[in-house]
Amino acid sequence: MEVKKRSTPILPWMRSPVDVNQFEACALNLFPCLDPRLEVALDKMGFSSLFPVQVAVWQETIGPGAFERDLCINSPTGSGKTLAYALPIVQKLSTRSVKCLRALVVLPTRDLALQVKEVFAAIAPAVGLSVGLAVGQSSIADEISELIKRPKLEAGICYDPEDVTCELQSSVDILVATPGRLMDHINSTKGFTLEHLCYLVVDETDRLLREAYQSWLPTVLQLTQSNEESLFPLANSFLSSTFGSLKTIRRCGVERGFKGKSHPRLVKMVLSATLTQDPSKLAQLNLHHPLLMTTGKRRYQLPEKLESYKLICESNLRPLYLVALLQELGEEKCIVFTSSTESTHRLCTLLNLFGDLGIKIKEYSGLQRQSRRSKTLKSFREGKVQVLVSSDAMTRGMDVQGVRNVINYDIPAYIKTYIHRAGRTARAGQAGRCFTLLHKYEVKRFKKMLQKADNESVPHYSVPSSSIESLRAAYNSALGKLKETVESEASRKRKFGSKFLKLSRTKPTDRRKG
Ligand SMILES: Nc1ncnc2c1ncn2[C@@H]1O[C@H](COP(=O)(O)OP(=O)(O)OP(=O)(O)O)[C@@H](O)[C@H]1O
Repeated sequence: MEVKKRSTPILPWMRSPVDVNQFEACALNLFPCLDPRLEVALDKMGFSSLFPVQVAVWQETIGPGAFERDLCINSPTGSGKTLAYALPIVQKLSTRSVKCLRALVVLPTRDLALQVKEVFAAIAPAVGLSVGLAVGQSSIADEISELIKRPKLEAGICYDPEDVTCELQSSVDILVATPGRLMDHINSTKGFTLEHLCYLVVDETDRLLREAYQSWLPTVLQLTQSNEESLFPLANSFLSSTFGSLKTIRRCGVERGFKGKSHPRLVKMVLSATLTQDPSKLAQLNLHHPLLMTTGKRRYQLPEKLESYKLICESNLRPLYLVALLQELGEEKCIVFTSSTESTHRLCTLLNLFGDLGIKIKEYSGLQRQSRRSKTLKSFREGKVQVLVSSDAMTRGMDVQGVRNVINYDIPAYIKTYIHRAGRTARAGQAGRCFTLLHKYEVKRFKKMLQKADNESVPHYSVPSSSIESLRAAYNSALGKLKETVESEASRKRKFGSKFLKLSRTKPTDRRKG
């Protein structure tokens, strides 16, 4: 007997969303209430108008909505969600003269955080605001010196660092962070406080809510509410048992630095192209009178100018079809997605053993060190690399100009994954194509999955059989070389592993010293 899956009930406030499709792009010079300094900054970024989601969010923040409700923004990949929250936050903060941390943006990965920081850094300085980054890209000491201002030492006076805590000040107004590094600063950085926080942005919300990441969310919510309105008694006891005594307890009522004004409510903005509707997940955010902003009637929406294709082939011939397709696409920037870090490595190695394809192909995956990944991403952005073979590390949020094609080498398991992968192309109103390689037995599942995004008729894409035949010899030779490469990598790993093991067994003290 078939067991029917129970659908999750939709929260009442989600039933009457604001439809972003009702808004039109607006020319920069006609944009209402925009600070002229920000207009200049946007112009310098090469933006002449603001996208519909940016206009819609502006309406709810700087416009008549006046930031009175927390916003849940569900809008397609590449529609400009980053600027949609960055612009109103920066404009709103520009009227304050006291420097303290007032906006926190949390993202799930370092590369995404770096990208978002760049957007803030392009507009915030125009109105005298500074932006910090807490992602673990540099040492914690370097990060602290960027984020916290120490008092000027007077000649001849020696300060005990324990005594100057109250003199420490934030150097930044806006902080872009990943959860891990954020927690490090909350737990250990003297002078780091969230007590003045006015805006909390949770970008890629569904991904961030999926994992606890050291309970960053209950911690931030706890630290940003006044002592009197302790809505989370359980969280309180959890926090004190987990972290011991936290140093940054938000005060209620009159705030230091705000000249007797009571502290404003913490405004939350949560965003994704595939925003969760799960009430228990959304409850974690403790949203205030939330407003859903979404695009169209469908829950999932693909970018308007995205063309999807399916390419059917035998499983064992997939590399051949992939190479034939890549050759057809020529030098167009392209991301090839696989289902795991291991197959990313294997596929990229195989492609590079194919002989000279005239295309520079690199790997980008969670198996690699961050520095290596950043270097590869830079080359890809600069066009020195045309094809990235990637695990799902690249799936969400990454914005690389000029990516014309996405190829699903492995069929994604969920529609959400398809949406985020495909969304690396066809961004900012540009055209793009997403090809999915399928075995004939996978066609039905693929069709069913895409129906969830209203994309039922995905046309076939075929590569000429002559191209496949002409690649066969090179393929067989590459397969042989792949075997050798994999074996030599494995033996290198074993050697390195046993050496490391020996070292760790015989010289524990030396290692500690080193
Ligand atoms: N008003 C604008 N005019 C021109 N380009 C813009 C504008 N706003 C944003 N963009 C560009 O659009 C691209 C996509 O923006 P962004 O990364 O914010 O999309 P997103 O909606 O967050 O996508 P994702 O869901 O994949 O994270 C970026 O390259 C950005 O520079």
